[in-house]
Amino acid sequence: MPIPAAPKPKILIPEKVSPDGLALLQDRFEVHEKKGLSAEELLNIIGEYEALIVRSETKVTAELLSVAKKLKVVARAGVGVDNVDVESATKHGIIVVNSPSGNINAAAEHTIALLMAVARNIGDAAASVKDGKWERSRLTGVEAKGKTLGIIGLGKVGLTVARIANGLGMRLIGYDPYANPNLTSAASVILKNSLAEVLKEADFLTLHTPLIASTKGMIGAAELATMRPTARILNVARGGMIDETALVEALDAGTIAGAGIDVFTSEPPQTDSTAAKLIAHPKVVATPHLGASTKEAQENVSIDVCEQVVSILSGELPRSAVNAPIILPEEYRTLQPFVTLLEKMGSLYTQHYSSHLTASGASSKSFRTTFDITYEGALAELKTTKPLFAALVKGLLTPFTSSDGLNINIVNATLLAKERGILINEQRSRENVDDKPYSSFVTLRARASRGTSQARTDVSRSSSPSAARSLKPQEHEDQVIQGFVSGNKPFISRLDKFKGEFVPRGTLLICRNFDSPGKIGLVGSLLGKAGVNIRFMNVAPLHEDVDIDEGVEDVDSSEALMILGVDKPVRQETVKQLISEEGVLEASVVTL
Ligand SMILES: NC(=O)C1=CN([C@@H]2O[C@H](COP(=O)(O)OP(=O)(O)OC[C@H]3O[C@@H](n4cnc5c(N)ncnc54)[C@H](O)[C@@H]3O)[C@@H](O)[C@H]2O)C=CC1
Ligand SMILES: O=C(O)C(=O)COP(=O)(O)O
Repeated sequence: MPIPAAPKPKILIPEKVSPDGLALLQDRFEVHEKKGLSAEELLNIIGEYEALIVRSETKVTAELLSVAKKLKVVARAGVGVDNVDVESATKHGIIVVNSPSGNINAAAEHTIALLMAVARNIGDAAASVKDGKWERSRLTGVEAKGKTLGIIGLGKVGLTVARIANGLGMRLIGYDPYANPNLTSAASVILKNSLAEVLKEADFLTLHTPLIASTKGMIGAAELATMRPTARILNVARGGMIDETALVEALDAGTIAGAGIDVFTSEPPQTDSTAAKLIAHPKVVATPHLGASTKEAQENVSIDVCEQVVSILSGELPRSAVNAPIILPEEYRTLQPFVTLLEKMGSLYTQHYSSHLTASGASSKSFRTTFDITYEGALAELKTTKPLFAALVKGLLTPFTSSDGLNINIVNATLLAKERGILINEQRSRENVDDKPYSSFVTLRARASRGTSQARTDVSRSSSPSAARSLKPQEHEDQVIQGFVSGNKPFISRLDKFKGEFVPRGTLLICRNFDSPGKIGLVGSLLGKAGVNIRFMNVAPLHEDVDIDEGVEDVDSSEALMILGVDKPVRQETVKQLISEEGVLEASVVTL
């Protein structure tokens, strides 16, 4: 009978997002574009979806996220994430990504469009001439050239505005406590020490900060009162940063000459609200949040976030996560295969040490919670190892938690490890690895805690006298997994006391045995009877460091580890049968 195809993960898009990015999703995912959903309708259906792609209209609240049990990613097809409860997403392990630069040019050009429209009364003039009037002297404007433009927030949009305005011959001043002085001076902006200094000099004032606690209401009645009566204000950032009531009053009183506003405290504004009064004001040119609404910007942001959704749903790192460690693109390329390696090492550790059966037939419980992770070679030079750390935690915890559906990812892994009492010390070794066949490698060492009760079980039924010797409780020994990356592919190079290279992928049967003739045939025939095909096999001898490093005196030098890649899960009875065979000491099945 043909095996039914696994259902495709579902993606919900409740707003208009450009089809250019969506084309990347259609084949692999079930994409539902549902515009105009009410908050309640969204709450009712969000539980089915693994990804949610929004713009600025959808409110991604704590309540919504708490019922979004399958959700892995909220993708904001734009810059501002003030409509997403990022803190709540982090708690739930949901990654929030955005497109940090896809629409900045559009936003900057729109700012300049509003600046010109306000300077030359374009809105008023267009309405007047359509109305059949010809009011040339009433509609006389001012020039931008030679005027002072005050820019609050010198990030991506603010600096782009500066560059264009410089071309218009404007004098540029700005305030941003975190501005990069090299970038601002390259854009000809004179940095001021306070908002107040900018306000009193500006002929045009433009805001380009995010809406956060410190910028909410930053331009109120008091600030407007310090500005020139001929000054004009532009806001293409976020409503809420300007007190709308105070602005209407200043325009009415003639203490501010005009305003170009694209964003409002509530969108769309309620009839009779202050925002509606602002829109209707004759000295205001208003647009309905059009800053990012160009064909080009919408293509950019759509492709940007859809690519990231594909990455996340495929278990890879996104480029621009808002609530995860920030990685530079070149670091990202270096880190990605190691992220996979670390996750595999963690998962191998948990599955191998928590599930292996010993020759006594009992499942041993030697899983530990204190680890040292050592990065050697080029990896030791990395600026950040945060994604590697998080990937290890994910690998360690996922085998324990996947059944209850807990979503572990780079966002919440650290917190979850702490909650579960897992302690990981990160170390960098600067030792020369020139003699090694690879430039970086990683060692995971679960430290032995003396006096622990988590000993491996004795052999009571082992038929070999030396088995009893080698299966003495090993709580005094460290458990070690070592790995490296070659050709972008992760490899394990050491497991416990044994060295042997294998690819940590698929289902593996790991079997410790005496290195005596016939073992390979024995395992092969048992698996064959169980209908399991062997894909590859690797025999790992004892690692050369064992005696020296770990003070292991009792190991039988004829022990070896067999690692078999198999085509399907091996049943527990088969594993039990295997360890009851003479000379087979221990076996575990892991799926990586
Ligand atoms: N209307 C629209 O359609 C669009 C609006 N936007 C909005 O534009 C804003 C800016 O976006 P980007 O330039 O990409 O962000 P960005 O993060 O590159 O720059 C923001 C800058 O504001 C500065 N800042 C923060 N607090 C400040 C304060 N209290 N005083 C002065 N400066 C402060 C930061 O240091 C940073 O340099 C965001 O709010 C974004 O949502 C962006 C694109 C389109
Ligand atoms: O990117 C931003 O911050 C914007 O404000 C753009 O909003 P929009 O995607 O056009 O609803």
